[in-house]
Amino acid sequence: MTQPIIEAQDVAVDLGGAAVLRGVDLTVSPGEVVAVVGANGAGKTTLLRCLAGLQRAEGRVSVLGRPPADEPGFWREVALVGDEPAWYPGLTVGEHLELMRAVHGPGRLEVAAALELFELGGCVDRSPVSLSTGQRQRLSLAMALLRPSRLLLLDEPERGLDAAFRQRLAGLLADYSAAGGTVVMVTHDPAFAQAARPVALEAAA
Ligand SMILES: Nc1ncnc2c1ncn2[C@@H]1O[C@H](COP(=O)(O)OP(=O)(O)OP(=O)(O)O)[C@@H](O)[C@H]1O
Repeated sequence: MTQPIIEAQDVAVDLGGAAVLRGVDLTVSPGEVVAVVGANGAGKTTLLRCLAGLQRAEGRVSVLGRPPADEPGFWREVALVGDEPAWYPGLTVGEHLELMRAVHGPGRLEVAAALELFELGGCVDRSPVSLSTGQRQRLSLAMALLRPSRLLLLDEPERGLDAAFRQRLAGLLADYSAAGGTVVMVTHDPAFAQAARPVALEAAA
């Protein structure tokens, strides 16, 4: 039997003195695309942060066969698009992509292909902070998909994207999974959830 990429059992998290996650179980096999769905405040982002090793949790969490940890070896295999991307001051859009390529080595896409696919060619020499919300989201996604990874963790990847680009992204995620990659995303977009295996999360309290 194939080893799961993610195994979470009886996960519990308290934040600010309140129960945010209780008794959460999640098993994800290699190549799956999973959409974590649920109401605002249900704890979806918190669960994603647990899987990324950014939030301590009670219970058992195993990602790629080990407890997730915010350390370089983990991030070599896991690409995260969260809700607060950090831009490098003084670097252009193109240089952000070049940096990913230089640090992580050749991945699924070359820089020129990523610029075209994510429709960022017109802003290659601009600073990310000068971009629109949707353009910045496309850059975040391009940086994540450019580099090699086995697991993509996405927090509301649809944020700011127009309908046409959402559709393209759904195709890119399907391609990533067809090539053996695994995707876990938090989403409020019914189309993304439908195209994935939906996992519903309910508020703990
Ligand atoms: N740092 C924090 N301190 C205290 N409470 C927090 C903290 N971060 C999140 N929470 C609370 O934890 C709960 C779950 O938050 P979380 O962001 O995981 O929900 P979500 O399901 O992703 O919501 P949304 O759909 O609105 O993005 C919320 O009630 C939130 O107020």
